[in-house]
Amino acid sequence: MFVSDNLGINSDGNLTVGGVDTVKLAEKYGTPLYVMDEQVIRNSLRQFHDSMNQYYSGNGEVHFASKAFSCMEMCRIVADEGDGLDVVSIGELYTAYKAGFPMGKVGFHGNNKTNEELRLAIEYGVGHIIVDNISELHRLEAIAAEMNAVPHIMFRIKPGIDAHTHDFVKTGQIDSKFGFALETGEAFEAVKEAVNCKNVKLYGLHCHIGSQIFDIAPFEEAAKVMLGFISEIKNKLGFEIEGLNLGGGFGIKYTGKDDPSPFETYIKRVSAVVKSECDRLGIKLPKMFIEPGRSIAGPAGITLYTVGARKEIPNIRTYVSVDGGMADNPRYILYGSEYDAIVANKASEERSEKVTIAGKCCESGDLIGENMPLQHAESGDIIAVCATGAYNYSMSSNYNRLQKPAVVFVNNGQSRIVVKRETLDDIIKKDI
Ligand SMILES: Cc1ncc(COP(=O)(O)O)c(C=O)c1O
Ligand SMILES: N[C@@H](CCCC[NH3+])C(=O)O
Repeated sequence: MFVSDNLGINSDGNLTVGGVDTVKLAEKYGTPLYVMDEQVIRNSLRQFHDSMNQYYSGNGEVHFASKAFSCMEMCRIVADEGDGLDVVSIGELYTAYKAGFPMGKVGFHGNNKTNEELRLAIEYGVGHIIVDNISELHRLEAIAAEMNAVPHIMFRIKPGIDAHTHDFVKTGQIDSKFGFALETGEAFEAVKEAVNCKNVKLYGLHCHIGSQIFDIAPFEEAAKVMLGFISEIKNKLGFEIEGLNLGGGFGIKYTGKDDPSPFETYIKRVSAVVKSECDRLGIKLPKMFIEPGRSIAGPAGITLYTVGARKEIPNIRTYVSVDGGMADNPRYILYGSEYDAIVANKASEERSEKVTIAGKCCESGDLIGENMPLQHAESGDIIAVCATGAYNYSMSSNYNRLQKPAVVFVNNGQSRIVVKRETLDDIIKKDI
C-alpha cells in the first residue's frame, strides 16, 4: 500500500512512521518537517555490510555517501554501525570530524577540491583522498610534502559506462566532469606518475557510474573495466592496486513504478564478477568499497507538510499548496522526480483525487509533483511525502528566505530532534 515498509496506519486512521503517529509529530515539531526512521537507516547499512561479509569474504567496507544526508547524528549512527563515510566538501568533512567519526574510515571526494580542503583532510587523517585530476595530484603532493605526510589516495576513473538514469546524475561516461578518462590514456599516465610520488601512496581506484540505477549489469560492467585496468597497471608497471571503490548509485522505490533489486543481489552479483575477473586476470582480490547514499537515507525519510490553499481549476488541475516546496525538496524542479504522497490524517481513506502538490515559493515550477493520487486534501490537513530521506535536507536552501525545517529521528516509538528548525534570527544572522 505504501512505498516504504516502515509506514503504517494506526487506530486513529493516521499515518505512522516507524510506529510513531505522523500527525502527532507535526503537532509536536511543526511543519515542514523531515522525519527519518533510524531503524531503516541501520537496517540498510546492515544489509550492505552483511552481504559484503557473506559474498566478499568480509574484505570490504561500506561508506555511506553523506551528500545524500549529512548531519552529526547521521555520522554517529554510521559510526555505530561500524561503517565508513564518503564526504565531498569541507562542510561534510567537518561535520564528520565534529561528530567524532573515525576519520580513517572517511573517503574524501570532489572534482575541484581547494587547498584548504586538502590540508584539512590530511590534518584530520582521512583514510583516502579520492584524487579527481592531475592538477589535484600535484597540489596534494606539494601540500603533503609541506605537512610531512603521505596520504593514501585513490584515483577516480571514468570507466566509460553509460548508465540508464537521468542525464544530470550520470557520472561514469567519458563526457563527465568527474575523474580521469580511461580511453584516452589519461588515467594510465596519472597512475604512472603517482606510483613514483613520495608524498602520496596510491592505494586504490574508484569509479561511480551514476545514481538511481536499477539495472545491476552496468555495475558488473564497471567492475570488469576497473579490474582490467588494475591488471594493466600490474602488467605494465609491476604495481599492485590494493583497493577498488565501486561507488554508489543503487536505485530506490519512490513510487509503485520503481522496482529495485534487494541490495544483497547487487553485492552478490558484483562480488561474483570481481572474484571471477581477478581469477581470470591473475590479480589479487582488492579490498572492495561501496558508497551507497540514496539507498541508505532515501527510504528512511518522509517530509510532513501542512496544507494551505486548495485551488481547483476546472478541466485543468487542482493545486494543493503546502508550507514547503522546492526549498526543502528541489528534486522535482531539478529532475522531474516523482514521489508518493499521503494525507497523513486521512491515511485510511481512498486516494480519490489526482492533484498537483505545489510549494510556497515564488516560482511556477515549485512543485512536489503532478498527477499525484491523493486523499481529498483541505486546508489544515497534513501531507506526508515519502522516500525523501536522500537529497532533500542535504539539498535544501533558504530560497525566499524560508527557514530550513527541523529533522526528527524516530526509533522504537520515540522521536527526537537531531537538527533544529531554523529561526528567523538564523535567517538574518550573517547579514551585516
Ligand atoms: C562519488 C560518489 N559516490 C557515491 C554517491 C552516492 O550515490 P547514491 O546516492 O546514488 O548511492 C555519489 C552520488 O551520486 C557519488 O558521486
Ligand atoms: N542529487 C541527486 C543525486 C546526485 C548524486 C550525487 N552525485 C538526486 O537527488 O538525485
